[in-house]
Amino acid sequence: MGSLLRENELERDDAESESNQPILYVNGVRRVLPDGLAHFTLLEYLRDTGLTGTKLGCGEGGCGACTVMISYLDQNLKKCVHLAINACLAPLYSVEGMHVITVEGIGSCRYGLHPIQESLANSHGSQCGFCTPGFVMSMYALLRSSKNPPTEEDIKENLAGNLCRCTGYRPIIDAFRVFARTDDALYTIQSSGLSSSEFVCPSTGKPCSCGQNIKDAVVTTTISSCSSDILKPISYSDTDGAAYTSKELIFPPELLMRKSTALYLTGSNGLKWHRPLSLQHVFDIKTRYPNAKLVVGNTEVGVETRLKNLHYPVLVHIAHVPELNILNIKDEGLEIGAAVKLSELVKVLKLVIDQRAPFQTSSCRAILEQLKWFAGTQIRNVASVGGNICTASPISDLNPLWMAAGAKFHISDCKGNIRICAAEYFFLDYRKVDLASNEILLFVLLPWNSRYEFVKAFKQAHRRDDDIAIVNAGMRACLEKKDQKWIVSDASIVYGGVAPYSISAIETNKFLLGKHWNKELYHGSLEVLEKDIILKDEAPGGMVEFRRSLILSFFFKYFLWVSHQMDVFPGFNGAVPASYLSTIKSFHYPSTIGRQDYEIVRRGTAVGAPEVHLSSRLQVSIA
Ligand SMILES: NC(=O)c1ccc[n+]([C@@H]2O[C@H](COP(=O)([O-])OP(=O)(O)OC[C@H]3O[C@@H](n4cnc5c(N)ncnc54)[C@H](O)[C@@H]3O)[C@@H](O)[C@H]2O)c1
Ligand code: HPA
Repeated sequence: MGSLLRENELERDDAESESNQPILYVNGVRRVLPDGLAHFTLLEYLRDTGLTGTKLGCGEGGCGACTVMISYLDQNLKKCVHLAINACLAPLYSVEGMHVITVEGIGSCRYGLHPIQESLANSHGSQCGFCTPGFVMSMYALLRSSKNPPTEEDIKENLAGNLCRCTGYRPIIDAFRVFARTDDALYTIQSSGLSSSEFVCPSTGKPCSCGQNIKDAVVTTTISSCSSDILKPISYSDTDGAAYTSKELIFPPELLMRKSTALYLTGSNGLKWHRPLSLQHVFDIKTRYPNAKLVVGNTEVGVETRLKNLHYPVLVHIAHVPELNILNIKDEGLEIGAAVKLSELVKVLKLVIDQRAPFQTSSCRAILEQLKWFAGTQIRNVASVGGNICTASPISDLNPLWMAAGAKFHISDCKGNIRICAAEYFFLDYRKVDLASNEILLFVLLPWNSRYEFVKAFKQAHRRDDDIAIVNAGMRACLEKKDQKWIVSDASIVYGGVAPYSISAIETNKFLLGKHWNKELYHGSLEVLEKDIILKDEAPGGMVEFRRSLILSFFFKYFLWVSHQMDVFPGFNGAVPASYLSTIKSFHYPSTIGRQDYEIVRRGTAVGAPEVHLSSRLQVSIA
């Protein structure tokens, strides 16, 4: 039987909480969490209790086979949130007081499949079945957390953290497309903006002759492929996505009523797990255990302990500390609490971008763009702003941007003394930051931009989605008009993936100051940059020639992008030739449609025919 243990010295909550036991709901069933399992991940717990639909794949949040949905009452938003997470990295006690839904909880062969499962099975969307529950649960969490049907792009973006190595993505996307708000306009002649003689091929997204013989007949009908003789819906799933209803497992009323309490639990090897609910409590624990490890999403600490054999005897889960979850819109900028999750950051960035003058949010837009390519949804749903900063990974996607954008880190010691460190000076060496053992990061202040200030992010990885950068960068330049010329009044060019930590191109920044923004500036900057950021031939990470060229080509793109932004202002003479514009376009996934044509030559009853295989219904539900 589990119990909520307390250390006498740290006791602070009222007597009411004493009666609380640590609990968890799994698929609608209440479970008491025993003490002694602080070393357990949620995945280990689920599988030990017989829920083996959730799989262990990579064990580091990269493949999505372990995806489950958690629901909890967000104290800030005062509403219930539903999030897909990687159970392989989630410490068991991090989901105390939450509802966990696994693939077994949404439908079964015996009692009926969920429409997501039904659609995936019918679309030939599973082969070996290993990754299948993860895909199902990512899609399920998306639908449960969307007020309106998601777009196809939302669906694809949402699946970035799920890998499939045998079925292929086409049937999976076909299966899920039925739940999307599809853009019929893309496939119609009238609304394409092209003349009626031009037809947009749904396969390539370009004008094409494949629609010639249907263009008179089709106005709003969707077509399936270049083979214009067949008019079919795009999806090959017969499941009616519109019939998706809200007959779902409800959020347990007990969890709505329950008051969250601080936790102290233990695990094997002397492990202590603390869940403080106030900043003062965090300071108390840190004072008592100066080497205590703070944890939010555990997406770095989890990898260190599980795959690199590091042992942290005292873990302090600070995800629910209100003071570390602030999101304040201030006159000088946006204050972002260190424990704010990246998916929350996305929401607030979208909000301020909508609300404020566009020039003020150049940094916000750059961070938002970079977050799109930062890991998968499951990681972004738990990984925190502070966790990413303090990990100080050499390929951190955000640290070059905080530095370039002039962010200020607010840091507190355990006595409550606060100091401010500019992001630019925070990163000292490989995974070493300017933070004493009695200090923690409280929040980040991201300043608004001034009128002619331009911030942009860059990232090159092996694949766009869910991959670590080979080289990334954050760049900012501020221009002002002097004597009819646009002159650089401030600049910050920062790179990741080129040194043991994110570094500023200090000489390039100096060179840019006071220069006229024109081609000479560009050529001069490249010469300085080449000597400023030096990658030795034997630099760790390899691909040295490629990385060197990325350093320069990112600056090339930045130069063109700023020039293009400036083109609307009077007196700017550096218009970017139209043929260069593709260089600076943001990437968006095109709407893709796949089609497979089979020659059906039946041999016997099933061979040769595209029958749904017999295991598919089991694979999508595992029950
Ligand atoms: N596993 C993956 O697939 C993946 C992908 C992208 C990013 N990441 C990791 O995501 C992490 C983001 O956050 P997370 O919440 O999961 O990290 P986390 O909980 O694993 O903590 C990471 C580090 O940050 C420290 N830390 C966290 N908050 C702090 C604070 N307020 N003050 C001082 N130190 C603090 C922790 O002690 C720890 O050393 C990044 O560190 C990044 O490396 C992982
Ligand atoms: N982005 C992606 N993957 C990572 C990061 C990051 O910033 N840090 C550690 N792994």
